[in-house]
Amino acid sequence: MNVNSGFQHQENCTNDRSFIKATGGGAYKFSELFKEKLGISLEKEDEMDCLVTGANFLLKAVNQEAFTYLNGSKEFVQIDHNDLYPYLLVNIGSGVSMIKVDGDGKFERVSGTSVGGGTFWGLGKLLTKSQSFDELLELSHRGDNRAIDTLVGDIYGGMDYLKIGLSSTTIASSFGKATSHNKELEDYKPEDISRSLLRMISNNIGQISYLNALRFGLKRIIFGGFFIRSHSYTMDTIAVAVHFWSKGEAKAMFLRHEGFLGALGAFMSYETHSLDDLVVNQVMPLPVNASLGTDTNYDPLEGDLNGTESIQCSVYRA
Ligand SMILES: Nc1ncnc2c1ncn2[C@@H]1O[C@H](COP(=O)(O)OP(=O)(O)O)[C@@H](O)[C@H]1O
Ligand SMILES: CC(C)(COP(=O)(O)O)[C@@H](O)C(=O)NCCC(=O)O
Repeated sequence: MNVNSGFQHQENCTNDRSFIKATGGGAYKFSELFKEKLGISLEKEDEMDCLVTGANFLLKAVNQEAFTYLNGSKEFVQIDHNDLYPYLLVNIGSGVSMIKVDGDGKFERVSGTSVGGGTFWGLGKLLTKSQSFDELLELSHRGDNRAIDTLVGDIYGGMDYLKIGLSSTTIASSFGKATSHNKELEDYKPEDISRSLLRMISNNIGQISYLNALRFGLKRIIFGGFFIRSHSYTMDTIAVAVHFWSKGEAKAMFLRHEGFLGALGAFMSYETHSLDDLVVNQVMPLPVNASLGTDTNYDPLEGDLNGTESIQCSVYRA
């Protein structure tokens, strides 16, 4: 359900009704249902507002919230609160929103793409018959996208095309090999399809994000949303795409609590919890494995995290 609710109920004594903050499309779509079944009124907060508020809060209040990820290695980014803005927030849910954030409550949604988490889950379900998102994701771990993607080497007889900076292993055409006349869907392994799909979508998001960062001269690109869920292969592909298209000038950053930015933002909108109150007075050193998720399979970060290391926050040299 697409209701990113805040965590608190407020009793309104005059008419004895409960209110709960909610954001996202579900706050509208399920408003009547909440009222009818639970007697709860949803107090709607704007989704983009909430995403930005949630991300800003995490970046300011949580120690070691953001990290870079490349070649399986995670490095925390020490962000100076006075040098946080501007940055590009890329939220990957069903679709993708790209938001230029200039401060608390100061932002512009500059771009987006409909090829997002819903595309991976939807197309993947049709093509692999996976019954759950986690099953589809798990398949991608074991797959080899080279069985389906056409690589530069497939086109150039095993050679690199170095003159334009393409190695033989670069994907020339996602799903290109599926054009083969003598093969049907059943001839491809579900794990290879899943891997190829994940790479295609993550690459595309990474590329569009980088182009938008370039468009506005933004030095940081921060990825959030429930699609990522700290899945190493997803992060790696996005990071590689940003690295590839920026020729190494930019690095993708990820958030440890990436899946609940909207809910956090809705929570922050309760008047009793001003962002400044929390941020200025309570910098919260959450344990590395802390998660806002309830999903039992949810592993906030796979692999080792070096909790003490930090690197420069400036990741893009314009
Ligand atoms: N367990 C899961 N079930 C369904 N989708 C999941 C799951 N884990 C991650 N996802 C991804 O999250 C996307 C939905 O993200 P979310 O932020 O909840 O979007 P929305 O705001 O549109 O509800 C799905 O399209 C899918 O790619
Ligand atoms: C409409 C949405 C903001 C809804 O957010 P979501 O529920 O997908 O997290 C999002 O799906 C989106 O930005 N879609 C991409 C639309 C576009 O710019 O092409």
